[in-house]
Amino acid sequence: MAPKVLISDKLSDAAVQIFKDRGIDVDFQPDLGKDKDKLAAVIGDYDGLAIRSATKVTDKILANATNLKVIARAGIGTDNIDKDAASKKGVIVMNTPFGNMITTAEHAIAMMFAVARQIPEASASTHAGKWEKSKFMGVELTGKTLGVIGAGNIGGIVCDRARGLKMKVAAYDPFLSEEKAKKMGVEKVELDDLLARADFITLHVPYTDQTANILSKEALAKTKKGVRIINCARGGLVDEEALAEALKSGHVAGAAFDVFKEEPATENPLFGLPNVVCTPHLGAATTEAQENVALQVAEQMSDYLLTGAVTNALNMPSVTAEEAKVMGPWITLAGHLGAFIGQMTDEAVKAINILYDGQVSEMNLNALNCAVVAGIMKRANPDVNMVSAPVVAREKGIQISTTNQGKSGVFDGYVKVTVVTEKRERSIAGTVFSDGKPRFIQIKGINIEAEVGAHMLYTTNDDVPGIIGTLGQTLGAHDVNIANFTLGRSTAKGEAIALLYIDGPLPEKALKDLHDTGLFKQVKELEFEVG
Ligand SMILES: NC(=O)c1ccc[n+]([C@@H]2O[C@H](COP(=O)([O-])OP(=O)(O)OC[C@H]3O[C@@H](n4cnc5c(N)ncnc54)[C@H](O)[C@@H]3O)[C@@H](O)[C@H]2O)c1
Ligand SMILES: O=C(O)[C@H](O)COP(=O)(O)O
Repeated sequence: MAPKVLISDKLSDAAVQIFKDRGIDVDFQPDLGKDKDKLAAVIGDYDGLAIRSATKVTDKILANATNLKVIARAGIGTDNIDKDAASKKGVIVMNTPFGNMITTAEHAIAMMFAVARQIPEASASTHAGKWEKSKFMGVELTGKTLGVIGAGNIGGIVCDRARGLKMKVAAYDPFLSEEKAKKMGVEKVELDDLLARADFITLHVPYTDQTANILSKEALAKTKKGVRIINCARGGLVDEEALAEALKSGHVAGAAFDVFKEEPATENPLFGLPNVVCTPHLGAATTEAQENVALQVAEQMSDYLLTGAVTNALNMPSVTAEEAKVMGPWITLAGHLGAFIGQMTDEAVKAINILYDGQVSEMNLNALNCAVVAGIMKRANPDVNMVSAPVVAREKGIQISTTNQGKSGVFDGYVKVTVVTEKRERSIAGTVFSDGKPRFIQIKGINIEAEVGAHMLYTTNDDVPGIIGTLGQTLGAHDVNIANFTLGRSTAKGEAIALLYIDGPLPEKALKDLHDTGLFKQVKELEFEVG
């Protein structure tokens, strides 16, 4: 059945066409996102949800999203998505980090000009036939200092355009290196320095715990008298009440805001104040940007739903379509290795160590790690997948470490997983043969070569005669057919293992009969998700 996608915000028609062309069922309901009850009622039908900023994807919506695999934001900010809840549920969250960056940077520059020359008020006055030529005295931008808070994709473009306007640019961004700042032709400064020196301040940071209220009452008090402040990033970065006071007192000469603490904003402390320019979250509102983000979202979602390729995800490592093809069998193997150990382990896991050898060590290890961890966690929580597994592991305090090494043995590459618990360490290794099928190649240091089946039986015993006969006879007596029988032993330890691929589940009585022979140290039925 074709995957089903819901578009619950206003998105260019181009997205709808792409979904159709790629064979995806698409429901375009651009106003649904504003009605959270209706959205919650229908979300269970969909594999994908495409949104902008109007749809709020809360934990309540996610609780009903029983089939949802991907949420894609046609734009940059994902603060309208409960990403923790999505990750825990195993839903990938994607955005389109580059599609509207130029457009938004241009809006910030336009807002800076508008507030420097009071263009909106002058325009309204002229429309009213007042011709107030002496009322609207402005300031030049040339030679002025622009303080940029957040010099990422949009902030970086703003810096570039401001330099073109012959402004001096000072940037505050703890994650900006001196080298990059030099290349951009901007001065990297501390926040207090920026506040003290800037004639214009523009914000381009995401809304996080660290950036919330970054221009607080105290920070505003440190700004230069006559400063003008532009916010085209996110509401809540600036204390709107304190800014309104600073505007009224004349300390701040003007403000240009595209984003507000409460949106849609129908009331705000800044509304109605002189020399405050406001737009209704129009930063990304150009035909070019909307076309870009719509196309990207539809392609990214279709790729993921149809091929497993992951692009621009915030809670999952990227995997290209090519990688998805090459890595597919290795991801399956990684899941099986995890599932084997997960089913063998009854006590709390403390650490997971994963060794990548040979060809596989050059692949996208993040994605493989997620598959191993998901395989292990599934035993305790069947809903865990590659997206949610690392979150669940982190919550449980499980340490995950990886080692990669060049080809060291007879296989072109292999993966070995070791799980450490309070009581013991357990390990299993596997590889992918040239037929694209995963094989288990080592269990607790004992070499074997076992195909993976949906139903398997694992036994350990002293290395003595009679085991194969007992296994064959007991399973035969319970009408269980053996598809594949693999043995291995450690002569040093006098220990042997058997891994049997059987045609169906093992009756409880068969397990009991095997136990009752007294020949086996361990008898464990295992299940694997095989395609
Ligand atoms: N108004 C609009 O319509 C509109 C459109 C697009 C994007 N946005 C918003 O613009 C903002 C920036 O987007 P972007 O694409 O440039 O993001 P980005 O991730 O490329 O850049 C953000 C920058 O902020 C920096 N940063 C993070 N924490 C910081 C902190 N505590 N102090 C200082 N700097 C910090 C990061 O190092 C990064 O360089 C986002 O909030 C986004 O949602 C708004
Ligand atoms: O983060 C973004 O991309 C902007 O805030 C744009 O939001 P919008 O797509 O809802 O206009």
